[in-house]
Amino acid sequence: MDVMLDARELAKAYGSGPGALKILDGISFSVKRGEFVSIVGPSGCGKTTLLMALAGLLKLDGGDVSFKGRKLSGPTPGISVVFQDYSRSLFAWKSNLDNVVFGMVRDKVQAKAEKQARGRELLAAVGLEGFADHYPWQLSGGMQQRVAIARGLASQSELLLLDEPLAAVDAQTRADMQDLLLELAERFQQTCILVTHDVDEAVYMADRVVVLTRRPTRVDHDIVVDLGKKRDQITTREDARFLEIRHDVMAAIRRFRAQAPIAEKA
Ligand SMILES: Nc1ncnc2c1ncn2[C@@H]1O[C@H](COP(=O)(O)OP(=O)(O)OP(=O)(O)O)[C@@H](O)[C@H]1O
Repeated sequence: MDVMLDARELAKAYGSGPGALKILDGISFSVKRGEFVSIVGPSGCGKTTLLMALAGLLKLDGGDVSFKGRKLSGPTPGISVVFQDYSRSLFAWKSNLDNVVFGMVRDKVQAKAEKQARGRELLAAVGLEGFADHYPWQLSGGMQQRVAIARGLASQSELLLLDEPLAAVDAQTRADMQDLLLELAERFQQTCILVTHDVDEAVYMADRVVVLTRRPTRVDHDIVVDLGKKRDQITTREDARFLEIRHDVMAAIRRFRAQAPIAEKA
């Protein structure tokens, strides 16, 4: 597998001078084509900041992100982001289909009818076949997030960055959405990076889990989830190896929580 994304020594502080808040402190890891990588870490350590840096949406103070061997200098159509807050990321005045079609930024030359046909296909893929002409506000939270995921896939980006995409949905919907995301990642051969607070979800979804330290954050562990590609909500979660990996990730995060609170300033 070739390397799709390579982060080297990423550094970022918010603000400057003595009041600066140091967030990223030399983050390095890489993601291969076809991999599903979860990123976890203590609350507020800088996961979203890191994801924005990987998307080319944040100016770094140091280090480089390379996407397919090229240094990233801003957003690229090859990388798309699905945000946690779907209610704000979807356009209330556009139908679900138009929201999905909006994701096809790269395909400016594609005819409208073709885009709409693909949009309908993607809505069907996320189980919303009959809701193309409805508006996001007519759907439940979980359904709205599925529209946002369909839009993320619509751009046909090779790398999908997911920032806590399931945080706001109920537990049963969350499990269904995890399986849907895994199925879509496989079907569309999508390389994915998922930021999540949920250690079980991180392990269940991923080929690898990157555990971050507290802020200013670095990579603490990079753990291979050697459970095979096929996952099952019942048997995978009962697998001894799953429990072992979950234990290691949880122990690492709890270790940071047990330490004294860090100063807000760098
Ligand atoms: N634009 C900004 N300007 C100043 N400080 C910021 C900015 N964005 C985030 N921060 C601060 O940087 C720190 C890291 O935030 P970030 O959202 O990246 O962490 P996180 O790990 O995703 O958080 P959470 O666990 O709450 O989801 C927090 O203390 C946050 O308040």
